[in-house]
Amino acid sequence: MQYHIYVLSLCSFSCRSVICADNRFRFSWSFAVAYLCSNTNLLVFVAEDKGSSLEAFAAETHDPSLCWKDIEWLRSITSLPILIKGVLTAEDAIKAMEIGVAGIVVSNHGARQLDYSPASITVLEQVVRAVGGKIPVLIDGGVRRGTDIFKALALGAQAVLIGRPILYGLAAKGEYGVQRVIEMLKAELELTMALSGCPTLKDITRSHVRTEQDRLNCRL
Ligand SMILES: Cc1cc2nc3c(=O)[nH]c(=O)nc-3n(C[C@H](O)[C@H](O)[C@H](O)COP(=O)(O)O)c2cc1C
Repeated sequence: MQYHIYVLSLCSFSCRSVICADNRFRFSWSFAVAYLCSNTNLLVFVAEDKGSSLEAFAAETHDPSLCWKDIEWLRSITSLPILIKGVLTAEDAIKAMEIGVAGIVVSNHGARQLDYSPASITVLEQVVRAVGGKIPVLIDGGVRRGTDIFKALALGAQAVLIGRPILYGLAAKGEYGVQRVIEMLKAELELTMALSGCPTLKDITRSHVRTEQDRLNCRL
């Protein structure tokens, strides 16, 4: 039996049991299907459905007064570990640690929010260095092959998260497609490890990869 962690988006409508149990948006299952088909459908539906509190919730989610203190509050109401996602700088990583998060996810949210934000792999190392092994650092964004996972681990990530490849597998072949994507990535990682002389994950070290910065340093 293999276990995989599914990270549900705050605005996700895909997990029926969770949504139905909570149903803060007060929508029917067909509404959820409409969302999965197209964003435009969602907007049309919201405009028509006076009963939905989606807009209010979205406004709350993007509250400009949100700040680090809110993470402290979140910590005060739960004993669950809190991981903060979207960290791209050493400064934010240090702040997150000071506030007491259990882990960091280096991410630019799939490069969908802000043009010219750095690719997460390019800032991973500075975040790892700032964290200094005190809490786990995970990464997502652009992981498409086993070699990408290998690079992330070599640069100090504890694990990677996968976004769109899973969705593509799901769209192509449903549950089997998702399973295949995970199997393929795992097989590619194992092959990369074998060809790099790494029998275990612990054997993957910083010296196995060369970054742009390394190349520049060579020229100095
Ligand atoms: C359709 C879609 C919706 C997303 N919604 C959110 C979101 O609500 N919150 C969030 O933090 N990230 C969101 N993301 C970003 C993912 O959580 C994740 O960071 C990203 O997809 C990982 O990169 P990858 O798709 O290249 O693997 C979304 C990504 C996609 C493709």
